[in-house]
Amino acid sequence: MSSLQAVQTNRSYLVSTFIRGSVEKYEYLLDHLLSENVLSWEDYEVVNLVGQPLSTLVRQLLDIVTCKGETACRHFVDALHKVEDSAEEAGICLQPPEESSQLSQYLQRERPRIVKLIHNYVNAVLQHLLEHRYITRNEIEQIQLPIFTTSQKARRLLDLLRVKGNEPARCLIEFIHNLGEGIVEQVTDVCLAYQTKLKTTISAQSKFLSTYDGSENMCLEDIYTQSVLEIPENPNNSDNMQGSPNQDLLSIFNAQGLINNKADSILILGDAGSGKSTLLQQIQHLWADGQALQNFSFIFPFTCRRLYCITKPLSLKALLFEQCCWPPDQLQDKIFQFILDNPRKVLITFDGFDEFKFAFTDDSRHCSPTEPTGIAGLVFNLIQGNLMKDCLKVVTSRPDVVNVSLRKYVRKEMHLKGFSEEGIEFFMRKHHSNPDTAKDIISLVKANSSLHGLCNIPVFCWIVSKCHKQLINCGSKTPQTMTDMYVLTLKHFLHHSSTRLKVTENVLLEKVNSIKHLGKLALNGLCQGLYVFSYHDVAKEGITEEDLTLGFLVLSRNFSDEKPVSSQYYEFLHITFQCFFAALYMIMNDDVSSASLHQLFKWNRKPTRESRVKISHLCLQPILPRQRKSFLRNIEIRNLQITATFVAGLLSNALYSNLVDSWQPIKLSTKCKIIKRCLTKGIQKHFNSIPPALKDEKKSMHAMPDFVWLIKCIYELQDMTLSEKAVQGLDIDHLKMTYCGIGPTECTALAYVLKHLKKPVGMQLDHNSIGDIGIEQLIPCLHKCRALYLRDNNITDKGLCRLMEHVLHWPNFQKIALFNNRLMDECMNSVAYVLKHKQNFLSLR
Ligand SMILES: Nc1ncnc2c1ncn2[C@@H]1O[C@H](COP(=O)(O)OP(=O)(O)OP(=O)(O)O)[C@@H](O)[C@H]1O
Repeated sequence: MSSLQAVQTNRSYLVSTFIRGSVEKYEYLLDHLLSENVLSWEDYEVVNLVGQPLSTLVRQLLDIVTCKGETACRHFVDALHKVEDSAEEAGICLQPPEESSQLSQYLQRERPRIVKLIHNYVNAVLQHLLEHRYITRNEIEQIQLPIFTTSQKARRLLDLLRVKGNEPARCLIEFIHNLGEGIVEQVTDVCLAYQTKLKTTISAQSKFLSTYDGSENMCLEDIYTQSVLEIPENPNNSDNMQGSPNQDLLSIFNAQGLINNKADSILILGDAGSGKSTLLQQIQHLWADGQALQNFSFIFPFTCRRLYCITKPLSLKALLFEQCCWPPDQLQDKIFQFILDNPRKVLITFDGFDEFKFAFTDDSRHCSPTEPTGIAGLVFNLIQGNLMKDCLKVVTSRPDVVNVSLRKYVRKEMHLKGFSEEGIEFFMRKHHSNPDTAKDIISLVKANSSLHGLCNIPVFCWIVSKCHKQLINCGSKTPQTMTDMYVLTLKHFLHHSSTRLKVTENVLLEKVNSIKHLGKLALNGLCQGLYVFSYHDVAKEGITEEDLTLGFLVLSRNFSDEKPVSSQYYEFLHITFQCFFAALYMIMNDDVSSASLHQLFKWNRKPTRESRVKISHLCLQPILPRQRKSFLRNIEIRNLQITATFVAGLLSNALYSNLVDSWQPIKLSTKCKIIKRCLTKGIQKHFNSIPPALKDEKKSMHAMPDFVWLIKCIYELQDMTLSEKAVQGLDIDHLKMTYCGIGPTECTALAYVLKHLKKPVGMQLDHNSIGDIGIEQLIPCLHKCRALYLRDNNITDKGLCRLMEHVLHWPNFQKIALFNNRLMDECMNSVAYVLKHKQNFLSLR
């Protein structure tokens, strides 16, 4: 029987089969007939008329095909088989003709496949064509009418492109190609709508930095400055034994420096204020604005400060949707399934792991994405990859909370080291639209060595930039210490909050009550591991509206959203400000006992990670003086150290008299004595731990990071006699300070103290982040050096040339080691000059 006869004899069967079947099947048949040129476009319009019953359309189709004769009927029968053959795959690999004049025809020829390929991505295709101006918004609206199914939308798009010619066809073919190559995201339209919502949410959240909220309207985009990001030296690194400085933000995601390619968690470590949160914010911003990282379909950002407060058990699904962005109820399952099926397309970020005060453990396994469990278990299993294996997680933290068990799951580790010299200038120029102001601040910073050292830490750079007017007015008395800077900021904020006050008036006295209220809240919070305060807690501590307007307590972006005032949560502008206010409170209040001060400087304490406080129970107890000693034991070690550094700094000569004038605390001089004694004792304890030298070996001391912290406290005190006394008992030949987290700020303090060393030593400073600015800071003490080891310190030609200028004048200086820095040819002349002219120089490595 011929095909024509077959179609004619089976006409009623065919009609009833199609009527019982779906419209989709019928339209898919039409796609095949169009692609085989069985139907012309005029025919197609007749058999695809919107609003006609399917039975009528099928009959008209059969009439047309049979009228066209045997060949048409044969194609028709073939097409019927193809429609029935559900196994037919819409392979994503298209092979378009090279001749561009045939691309439009090619779309028609491949119509059935293309419809299948794009029907889940119509939104994305339309956006792509819109961006390339091949389609208008009006046309998109017509295609996107809600009466059409996704396949019908795809067909309507192809119908439209047919009349638009070959270039739009090329654009579509390119899109499909990129889809196949993974260059554009394979996100279905259901997920695309959710992605858009998530992007909008994240874009709004990441637009402003918390330190700029309220007072300034400065977008992250306008101020973001690239920080120094390093891959540390690690013998387990596949390709990077030596470490690698100055990585750009996107390098976080590349394969360089992998420690364990089976793990999914990338660890970014940095000190307080080094810019960890800002870095994550920038990642989120770039993604949400479509500027980078588009290989991720979804980014789920979490702050550990917020996660730590979740007390009820929750599932992975609830974590992602409830805590980040809620999808429409009916689509939840589909979207979640997409997330589970495509873990590589998802990025999860955990900011501030140090604030997630559960000690990391891999004891309990939780693999079910839908079963609820405690927040610690959920986060730990995500990091281990028991949940969402292959999904990248970026975890930021201050350095010392990372334990050995966690390290097993680290894919890559990077260290954030603050701003480079160029970074500081770049930041100042971005912060100040007036180029003259920026220039003045840059000159001021460059002219003041300690200020320059401090500015390497972004949060200090922000302070300098913000308080530049005061700084410029300081004249020769520019701030030397970190505490000076915070006092300057305090005065700046106090002056700005009150238009009544003249710059000359004693603003500290005027606002003494506000400072007390904030200080009490800050200290209470630190003692209980609290960084977020409910409106009631704030009110309970006696904080008034006026205190709030000072701007140190800001609405917590993690908790507040658009809630009424009584449900708002507050946090300090930055954790360092909380520490600063706690220190102020300890200094200005006479009820703070000597025992508490001893506790503050007890330098060999182990970090504590217990004492969990839930946000729901966030109720600050007034701390009685006699309790405070034990309360201080609960302060997170890093915060305790920062607070102690401020306490020492507030007792420096310059600030001491200022505080006495303003607040007249009776016990200040006693406190000062106690602190000086604590510091000298602490240093001596370090010295006492030095083992006696072995026969024929040099006597050597290996300093721990706490030693550097004590030195920093001594520097903050700005007491030359104390610093002399601190090292007078140090009888060693070699001082080893490797891996002590020494940056430019620490270099300033080291130089202040070590210049009093009695005899020349070998100073080993390998594996820190000294950089060119740090070299500058160290110069005042380097004449005490016999040998200087600076391996792996991110030093460039500029820094080394500066050092070499001085070396000739230091009679004791004989050796230097410089492996693994960023040295090129430019420093060679200076080095050669030293080698030629310094007769007693022994070794250059
Ligand atoms: N890359 C940057 N560009 C511009 N400003 C920055 C940058 N990094 C940090 N800052 C400034 O420093 C402030 C503190 O930075 P951030 O909160 O990111 O530090 P952090 O390392 O997360 O600190 P902590 O560990 O204490 O939470 C920011 O609010 C911003 O003002």
